[in-house]
Amino acid sequence: MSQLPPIQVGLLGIGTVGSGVFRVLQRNQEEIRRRAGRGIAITMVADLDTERARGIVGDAAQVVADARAVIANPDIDIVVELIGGYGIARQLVLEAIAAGKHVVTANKALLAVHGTEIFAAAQAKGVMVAFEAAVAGGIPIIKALREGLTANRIQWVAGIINGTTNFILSEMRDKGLDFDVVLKEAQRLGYAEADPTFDIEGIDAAHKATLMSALAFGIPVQFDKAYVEGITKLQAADIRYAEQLGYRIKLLGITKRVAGGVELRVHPTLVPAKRLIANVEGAMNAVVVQGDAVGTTLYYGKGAGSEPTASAVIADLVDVTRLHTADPQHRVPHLAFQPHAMSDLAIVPMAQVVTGYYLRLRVADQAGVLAEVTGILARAGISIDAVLQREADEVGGEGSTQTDLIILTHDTAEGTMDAALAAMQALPTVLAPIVRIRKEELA
Ligand SMILES: NC(=O)c1ccc[n+]([C@@H]2O[C@H](COP(=O)([O-])OP(=O)(O)OC[C@H]3O[C@@H](n4cnc5c(N)ncnc54)[C@H](O)[C@@H]3O)[C@@H](O)[C@H]2O)c1
Ligand SMILES: N[C@@H](CCO)C(=O)O
Ligand code: NA
Repeated sequence: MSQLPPIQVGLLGIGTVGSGVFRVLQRNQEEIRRRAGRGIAITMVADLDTERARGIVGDAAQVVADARAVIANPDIDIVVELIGGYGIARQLVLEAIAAGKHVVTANKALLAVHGTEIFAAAQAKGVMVAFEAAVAGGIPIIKALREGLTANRIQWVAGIINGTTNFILSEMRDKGLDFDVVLKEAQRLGYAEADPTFDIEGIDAAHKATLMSALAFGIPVQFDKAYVEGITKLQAADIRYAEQLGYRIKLLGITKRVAGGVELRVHPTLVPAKRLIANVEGAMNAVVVQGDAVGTTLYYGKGAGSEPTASAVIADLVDVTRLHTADPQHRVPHLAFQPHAMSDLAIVPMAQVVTGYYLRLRVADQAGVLAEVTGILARAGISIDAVLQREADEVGGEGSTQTDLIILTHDTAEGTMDAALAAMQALPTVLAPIVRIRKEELA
């Protein structure tokens, strides 16, 4: 074992994740030292709430309110950013890089939106920016995409990458709990983002999918091109009908190589109930990666929470410690592909995205309606996989004059489906906005 003194780390923000990092690093310090080749010591912590920070670190590290004091400390080699958001966090990360510090962050929002600027700055300065905790928390999915799967031409990546929404969908389905009640519980457990609309509107998942698209296909991070749809408009009836058809509804982040470029999208998705990923419950995350050589691989585990996320942050600290003295040219590239070898594959517009569909139409319970609807689909060249019609009584009570028509379609382009949906919506016998949920077989 080398006689190098511990590498010194400065922590910016010691909330849910930061406190986990501090705790796990203390608890497992000997094990971690044996792996890293030298000790890793948090010697300075910045948090606006210095009293709470001191309560966590005691005498083990210097606590300050001003994050810039950490960046200015010449003894610190690695800065860990665990504040969150793209405001002050962006400035601090860029300042840390400019000061020659390596950066470890869990901040997917920051990297998905400002990654191009941050990785270029790090490249120019010869420092590392590591972000395993930013996607699927404790699951080593960044490592898998960046290192474990480098032999492959990756075809697609699809994942449950937001614990809060998966927790909400699971609890609503299993316990019949209300959306708001479950969201509050996810916040209490420390899963939710500071602004939980990032979770429920699919934005957090889109940040993570954006990072995975860059790593899988060697393209720049392009969050602004992602299609984003959350779970707030999902209705309990659709979760139930999907089950009856052999599917589960999951909020998936999907990025896929297609003829015209790369798909990048987040939306509620029907997945066959028999797939492993369809059975991922609660706050758990899972990511499926399809590579041409390896086939399908699945990564499963805790995507949020204090210590699971800390596990990923500390793994990055070990990597950075090991590579700190290596020639920058021989380090693992930030986004898996060498910076001069990035691709300009375009993110394709949603109109060109091809998926199956689940449609639910609230219709008048009278003869000929089904024929009208299927006629529109047939004329658009959309082929039907399954049709389910609920009894009027089940939908509107005894004597109801309305019924639900549920249709599963085979693969069709979104633009074609949009036009057919508009035509169906215009029928006088269609009584409410049509529900449309995309479907992926993930085979
Ligand atoms: N909580 C999770 O499960 C989880 C999982 C993966 C990634 N993340 C990401 O990790 C980051 C941190 O999340 P968290 O849940 O620990 O947040 P948190 O709100 O619990 O902690 C943030 C901490 O930063 C401090 N802070 C705020 N502004 C500061 C400033 N200007 N200077 C110094 N300290 C400041 C706050 O006082 C707080 O202690 C975010 O980017 C989040 O998206 C969180
Ligand atoms: N809010 C995120 C935290 C982990 O990134 C989630 O619920 O998955
Ligand atoms: Na991870």
